[in-house]
Amino acid sequence: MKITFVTGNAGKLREVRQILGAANIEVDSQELDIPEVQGTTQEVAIAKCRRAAELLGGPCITEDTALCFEALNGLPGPYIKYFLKELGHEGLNKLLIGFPTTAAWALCTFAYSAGPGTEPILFEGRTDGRIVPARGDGHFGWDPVFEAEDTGKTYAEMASEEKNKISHRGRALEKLEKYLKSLASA
Ligand SMILES: O=c1nc[nH]c2c1ncn2[C@H]1C[C@H](O)[C@@H](COP(=O)(O)OP(=O)(O)OP(=O)(O)O)O1
Ligand SMILES: [Mg+2]
Repeated sequence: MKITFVTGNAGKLREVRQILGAANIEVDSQELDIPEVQGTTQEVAIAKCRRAAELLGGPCITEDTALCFEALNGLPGPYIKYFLKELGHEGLNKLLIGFPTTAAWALCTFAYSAGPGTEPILFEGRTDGRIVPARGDGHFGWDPVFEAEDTGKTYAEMASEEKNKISHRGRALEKLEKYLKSLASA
């Protein structure tokens, strides 16, 4: 089967292809510029997917990634893209100076729309960890500053198979994959 993933992020697309490809789901990509609303991770994900399906005129998936700091009650959350762009890896670490914890979690929200006018369905995956000074040579977003719980490694220090197995994205895709397979066999 085949699904269209609407994203402007090459790193996401690479990982989604690795993971869904292994499940025999072919991933087409479309780069559309879709405004992202403010709100909870769910509200952001639903609004983006609804708009993507309208622009595309057919079924599609979209994905939103949030990086949530415990000390900041879950912020930057869905706004991490702008924090990363303006502050960099070092700035994300500095944000937490003076707080008692560097605990953080990565949250991935896939949304599936069956087409224009249908309500998107969400699939979430979460990985706990903490914010650390950058380690590893990953070129993908905040990978170097997120140390995944119990691994002692940042995402950037992991091989892609290792990251995909425990990542927020891998966990969300397990659920999406099951759903897509149930659609195909219905
Ligand atoms: O596994 C990841 N490891 C490290 N960094 C990551 C990861 N996944 C997303 N990221 C970054 C990309 C962007 O700076 C922000 C999410 O923002 P987000 O709006 O979801 O992504 P985006 O705008 O780049 O692509 P899209 O066109 O799919 O919305 O976190
Ligand atoms: Mg985006």
